[in-house]
Amino acid sequence: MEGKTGEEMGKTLMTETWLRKHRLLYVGATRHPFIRSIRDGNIDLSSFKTWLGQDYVFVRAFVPFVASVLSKACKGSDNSSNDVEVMLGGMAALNDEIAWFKKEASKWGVQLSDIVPQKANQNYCRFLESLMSPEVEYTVAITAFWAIEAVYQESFAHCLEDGTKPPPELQETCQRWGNEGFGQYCNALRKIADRQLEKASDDVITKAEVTFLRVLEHEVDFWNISHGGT
Ligand SMILES: Cc1ncc(CN)c(N)n1
Repeated sequence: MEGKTGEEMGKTLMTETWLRKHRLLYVGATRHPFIRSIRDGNIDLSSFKTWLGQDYVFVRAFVPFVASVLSKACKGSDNSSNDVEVMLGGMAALNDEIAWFKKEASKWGVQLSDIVPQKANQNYCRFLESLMSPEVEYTVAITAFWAIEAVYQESFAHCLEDGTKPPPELQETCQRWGNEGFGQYCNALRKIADRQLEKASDDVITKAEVTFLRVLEHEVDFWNISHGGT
């Protein structure tokens, strides 16, 4: 068994344990009424435009957060070169994502320079900032990173399943996060998080679990902005 990872030994990994334990909240974040309305084709397009503008603001705040996780990975010892490569791929994807938001905003007549971040968005961005502190362990930061990307991946992949009917003009949005490549990227982040969690102290594991839950709550609040929220 020496040198084998928990996964290779058939052990239940920490993210799996949490996904089971916090199933209701996870489903709340990945099957939100906003996502259901895209999936069922009855989305109000003004909600979509609100989401587009708000998410652009979020993604801009997400970039320095990802850079901070990357910097923590660079300081790590074992396996960190693989982690850095995974995250560099993520950075490249974010570069495309920002270009996509600009293109999409001009298509929908959304003026990105005029967007005022809503309360839930401000709170989420502040939470990201708090995770950028050097005091936040790499394990906690990578757990948050994985959860943030995984919620989008699972939400939009849900809109592409058989029998769904997202509006044709939103197909590209669903593909952006629901595609298989993005799914593989999320799995790579999840593997890193599980590897880190396997060797973490109980204290760090608890902090990472609380952070995972906060991400899910922020994601629900974020969807609420565009779908009946405050
Ligand atoms: C709120 C939110 N969460 C996650 C993602 C995926 N990068 C996003 N664009 N926006």
